[in-house]
Amino acid sequence: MLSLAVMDSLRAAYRVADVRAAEAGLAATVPGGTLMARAAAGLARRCGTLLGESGGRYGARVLLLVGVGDNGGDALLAGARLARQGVAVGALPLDPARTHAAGLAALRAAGGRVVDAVPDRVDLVVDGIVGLGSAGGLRPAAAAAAAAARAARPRAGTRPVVVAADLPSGVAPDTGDVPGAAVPADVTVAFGCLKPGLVVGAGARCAGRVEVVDIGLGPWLRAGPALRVATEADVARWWPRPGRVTDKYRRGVVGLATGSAGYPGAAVLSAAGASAGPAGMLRYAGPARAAVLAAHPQVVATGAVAEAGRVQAWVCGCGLGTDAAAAATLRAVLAAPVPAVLDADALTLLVDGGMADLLRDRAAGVVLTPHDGEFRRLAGADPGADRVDAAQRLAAWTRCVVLLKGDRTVVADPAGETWVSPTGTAALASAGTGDVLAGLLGALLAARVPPLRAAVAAAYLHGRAGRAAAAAGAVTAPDVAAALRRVVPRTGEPDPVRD
Ligand SMILES: NC(=O)C1=CN([C@@H]2O[C@H](COP(=O)(O)OP(=O)(O)OC[C@H]3O[C@@H](n4cnc5c(N)ncnc54)[C@H](OP(=O)(O)O)[C@@H]3O)[C@@H](O)[C@H]2O)[C@@H](O)CC1
Ligand SMILES: Nc1ncnc2c1ncn2[C@@H]1O[C@H](COP(=O)(O)OP(=O)(O)O)[C@@H](O)[C@H]1O
Repeated sequence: MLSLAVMDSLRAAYRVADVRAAEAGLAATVPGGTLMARAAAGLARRCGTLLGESGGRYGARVLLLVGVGDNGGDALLAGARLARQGVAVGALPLDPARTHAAGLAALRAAGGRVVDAVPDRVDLVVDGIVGLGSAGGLRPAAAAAAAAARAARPRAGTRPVVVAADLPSGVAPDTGDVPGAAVPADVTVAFGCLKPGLVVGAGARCAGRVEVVDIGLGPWLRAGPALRVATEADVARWWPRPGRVTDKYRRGVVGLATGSAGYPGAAVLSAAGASAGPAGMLRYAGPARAAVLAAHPQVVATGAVAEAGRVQAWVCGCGLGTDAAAAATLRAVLAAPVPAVLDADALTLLVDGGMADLLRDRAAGVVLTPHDGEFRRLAGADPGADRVDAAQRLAAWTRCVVLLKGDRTVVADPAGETWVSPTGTAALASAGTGDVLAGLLGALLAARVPPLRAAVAAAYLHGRAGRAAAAAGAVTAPDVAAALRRVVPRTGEPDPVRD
């Protein structure tokens, strides 16, 4: 079993059509039934461990919720393995006449039973209702069976543990959309690779802990992944490490064109986020300089972008306002030949101020950081159910990197390379945390991290910081900034005494 936490090469998510093509290629090279057997073995292994952790396999009661396709077949074959290990396994077929025949025969031969209702006592539920073949919301009969199974009495705890085969039923595999009822899982055992629905949107919340079983699909996944899941190792690899001989300018100077007389806090928060990053120096340009200097005396502050001096990246928009002065600030930032983060009011100004076209001709990289409302303003429509596609389309159209904020923040570049951060937490849904994110992102750009990587790393660390801050109590944006300083990768400077 390859846990999502440790397995780097299986951190890419593939769409259904690509998974099915890979499966067809691999299936032609191995005896019939091999892939299902591998999938079922991985599923049974994981269920066995979970039962081991909650009172042991002997006497444990497992209920299989069995749909009409191969997903149900996987559940039945896994159930057969568990039955052979002394587990009492019952299978509830949702449409008995259309149940996977070989799976059913294997279960019966191993001593498993077919039941026509959810038993009173269930310790573990295997959700084999529907996987890759999912279309639309979970059907009412399936939803009712799943609800009854979740309400059964376990020997330990308050409800049975739920393990999804490949995907939680009710989740759209390609998008993570949950258009109706779904079966929330504690653990999802994904076969062969991740699917986008396990790592983005509402689907990610339904999937619980996701683990991938290697069934040999890897070499056959010839199309590029739909998206990649960022890891701690990615962020550590991308994080700049200053050489022994460096100075503040070589580490990079970040410019902050943020805040206004009305919203000085946004400038302070963007400076706090930038201070946690790898840049060597911060320059602030705008009307909130007194507030910025009071909180961050290390910042060099001026009143306007033109007076700020040289920087290697700009952050523009947080609390900037949308008046004529703000528009002039954005225009100055866009005219600078360095990468830029455009957030909040800068995004509104791009549309209302007719500046969106300037993005496409800009040579230096730009990262746009919209939440859903800002996305709607930029794209003319909501992101909708497919957040990956939404981010990719906006990135292609604007020729910018797009960081689409949310529970699982999605980052796409104009060429279509797409990542998701798995670290999101509702604790971040608090005013001003976006300003902290923009500042950190700007510092990474100033330190010459390429825009896509900078955006992925910033989103990842921002989520980690939100979680760390939440562990200590209620979370405000300054708490996220403070936690950020603790979760960023250490620079790995050798100890001069020992080395
Ligand atoms: N590809 C691979 O690499 C490997 C795949 N493997 C396994 O195969 C699985 C895919 O199997 P699959 O293709 O038979 O489809 P599957 O998900 O069982 O759905 C079947 C039927 O469910 C129904 N249904 C649809 N939507 C529904 C809804 N909302 N609510 C309720 N019911 C709904 C619909 O039937 P209908 O009633 O419309 O005729 C549909 O045809 C995959 O997830 C993995 O487990 C592994 O064993 C080996 C490697
Ligand atoms: N429900 C949620 N779960 C996880 N993260 C969230 C949620 N809501 C918002 N966030 C995160 O919180 C941050 C809020 O940013 P933003 O909306 O720009 O706030 P502000 O403008 O107040 O600074 C984003 O990074 C976003 O991804």
